[in-house]
Amino acid sequence: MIQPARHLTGETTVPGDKSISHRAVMFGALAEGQTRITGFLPGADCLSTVQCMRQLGVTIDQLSPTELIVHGVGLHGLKEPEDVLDAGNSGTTTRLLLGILAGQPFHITLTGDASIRRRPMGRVTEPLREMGAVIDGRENGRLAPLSIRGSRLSALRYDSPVASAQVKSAVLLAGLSAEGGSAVREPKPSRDHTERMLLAFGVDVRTTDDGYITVPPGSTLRATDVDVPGDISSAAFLLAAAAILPGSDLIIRNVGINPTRTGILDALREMGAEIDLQNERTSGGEPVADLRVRGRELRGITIGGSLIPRLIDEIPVLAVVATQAAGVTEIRDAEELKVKESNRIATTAAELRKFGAVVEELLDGLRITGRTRLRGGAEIETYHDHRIAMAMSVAGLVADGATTICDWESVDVSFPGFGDLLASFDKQTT
Ligand SMILES: O=C(O)C1=C[C@@H](OP(=O)(O)O)[C@@H](O)[C@H](O)C1
Ligand SMILES: C=C(OP(=O)(O)O)C(=O)O
Repeated sequence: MIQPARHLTGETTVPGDKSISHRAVMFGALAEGQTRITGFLPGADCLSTVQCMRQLGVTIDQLSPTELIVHGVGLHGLKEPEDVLDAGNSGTTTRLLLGILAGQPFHITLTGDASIRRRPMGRVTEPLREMGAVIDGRENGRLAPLSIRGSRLSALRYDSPVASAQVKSAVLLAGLSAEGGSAVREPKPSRDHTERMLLAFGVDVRTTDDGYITVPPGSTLRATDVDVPGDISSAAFLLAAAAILPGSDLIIRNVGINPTRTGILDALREMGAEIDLQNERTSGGEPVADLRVRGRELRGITIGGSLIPRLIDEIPVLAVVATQAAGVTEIRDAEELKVKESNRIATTAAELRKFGAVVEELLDGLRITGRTRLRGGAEIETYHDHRIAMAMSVAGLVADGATTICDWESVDVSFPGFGDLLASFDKQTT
């Protein structure tokens, strides 16, 4: 149950970055030596990655919820698992593992929950098959469960039709064990954590003048410690809440501000929110800062193009902010939302309408007309999608009565403790 709040004040932190946590475990496993991970996100998705890597023969000591030691086995040290690998709800686990396993000399079957079994895997299995991977699965390898009989891979120069870090990463990771150098180019830049972290592990990743990201074959990953910054995608819910609650003044410490991820800061600022970066620094090849956000009058904006991959996971909560901005907000070029944990164009629109918001579904996005006073009493369906659960909780903070969120547990996928954090703000503000 979410109660309305007056404003958010004070200081907080958010859990570790999900994308970086997954990669730290996977790359640590493939490295020579021990990788110590601090600031790890103990969310369900990253724990699925830990479980899969353990089944592949990697020893991972969990010293605390956020601190792990990964005992690397090297690029050729993984073992055939005794059972099916289960990626749970995690697209990142599924697609990056496919890239890693395509060139391993054994058989695996990989599956996930009902959402994962609906999400498109052909975008990864097709380029991997071009490299020589032997993959089968439902609908001819387009849907999980998928099985891979690892094989010798040849190099690929791949022009991805989608701006997807998961596709890019899968090809680059397969490229590590291919014969010859592989390269990937994407239509718009997606998050580059794989490139940055491979470099930190000693792999000579480069970007060519014509935009291909390349990895040399036969590279050795050398273990290195990874301190995971806070996840800007999780911070986004707090930034959005503070932006729409006038009088808010909130500092979120230690948040990753990799430029491929900061689209939400650009969009909120363009809407009129005041966001300052403090203590900017670099940690493990990733830029980090403290974010200070203050609530202000907001106006509608139009977004699309290359901004979209830079805020793709933040669009549901951006739509909530748009209900509190004067005028029309239009989000275009965001078809990718349809293939996330839920169809986020449809689910965001359906749930926001329960608050009385004025939302139109577009083929490639959403049109929201504000400013609307949101109604209390909504009973929110989350479709087992963590981002929908949290975005609608933010809407609940500005509604004029209590909001019920069904299937609250889904928030544990990326932001364990979100409910307690919101409740702690409520106490400060009433
Ligand atoms: O590589 C990653 O860590 C991710 C990439 C994005 O997905 P796509 O690659 O499908 O765009 C994003 O939505 C997801 O939350 C995490
Ligand atoms: C889309 C997401 O993650 P994944 O693709 O890893 O399931 C997300 O966290 O919003």
